[in-house]
Amino acid sequence: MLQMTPPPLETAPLEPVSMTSLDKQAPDKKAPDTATAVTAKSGSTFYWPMRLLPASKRAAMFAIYAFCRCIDDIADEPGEPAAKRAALDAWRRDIRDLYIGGAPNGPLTAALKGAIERYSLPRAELEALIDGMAMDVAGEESGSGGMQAPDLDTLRLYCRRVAGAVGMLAIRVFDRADPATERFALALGEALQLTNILRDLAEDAELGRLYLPRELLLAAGIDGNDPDAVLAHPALPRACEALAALAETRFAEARSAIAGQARGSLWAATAMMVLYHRLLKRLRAAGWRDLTARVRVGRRESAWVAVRCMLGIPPAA
Ligand SMILES: CC(C)=CCC/C(C)=C/CC/C(C)=C/COP(=O)(O)OP(=O)(O)O
Repeated sequence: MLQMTPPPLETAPLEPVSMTSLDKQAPDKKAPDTATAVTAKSGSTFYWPMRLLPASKRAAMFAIYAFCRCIDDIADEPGEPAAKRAALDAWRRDIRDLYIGGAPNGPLTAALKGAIERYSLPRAELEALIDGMAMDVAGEESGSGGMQAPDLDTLRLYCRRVAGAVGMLAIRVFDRADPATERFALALGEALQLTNILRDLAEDAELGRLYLPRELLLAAGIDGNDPDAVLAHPALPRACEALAALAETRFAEARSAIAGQARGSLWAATAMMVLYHRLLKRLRAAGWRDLTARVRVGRRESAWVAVRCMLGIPPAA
């Protein structure tokens, strides 16, 4: 087996970035561009697979990622639901304008425009992302925190929008949009989002959210949708295991959709798959008892997995 040392992590200090005013910042030639700064500052598990891509693909993925962060923050940060919906609608207008030839209104929309034009990104997928974030806002006026024990179909729709759409955009950046790669992108998007949901149960409960689907809760003997009550229920591990099993199924579907065909820049998607599959395995091993325990994939590990995948020697999940 080839032995390698993980690459040094990027340590250059980055200026804090205000997520709500991204597109109002004046350009600064010395600072990293906005999409790069947002992505680097995020500490994302997926930073290194994106960072190691060739420059134009990296720029496109950073633009997509920064857009996701921006609309996600609109849904997550404190604020009135009506104001959040208005902010998401403003993004809908910005996206529409980019597709009908309008000028970008700031650095992030400029980065998105570059990615859209270079990789023919479908407008419907960018709009699907906004629709997905809006699902986190809907219902807040009635005192609920948006998603609370949705039915399985609603959860899958949510995953399709907030993660499947990223996959459908990413495969175009990776120059692969054939049906098998689309199946891969959708299965992987769902696998990643379900894993993310299982890791962030406690954090989401603080926002009044509970993404565990009603059917799996009921099958485990949990009847209710109050996040704190459900997370304290003794049968919670059964529901989590059932959702983890569903995530495993999606990982397996993703792997088989591109078996032997992970050519070109699709290595970056393979790295994302390995990283989050490792995370899922660690969550299952931890056993869903202490939801505040930090189960994660570190940045060094993320860089190492990304380098291995880039070199065509992906490590085991
Ligand atoms: C073909 C292809 C590339 C498919 C995958 C699509 C994809 C990357 C979907 C994103 C799903 C997800 C859980 C994002 C969380 O990112 P985060 O940065 O918040 O994650 P973190 O909290 O673990 O850092």
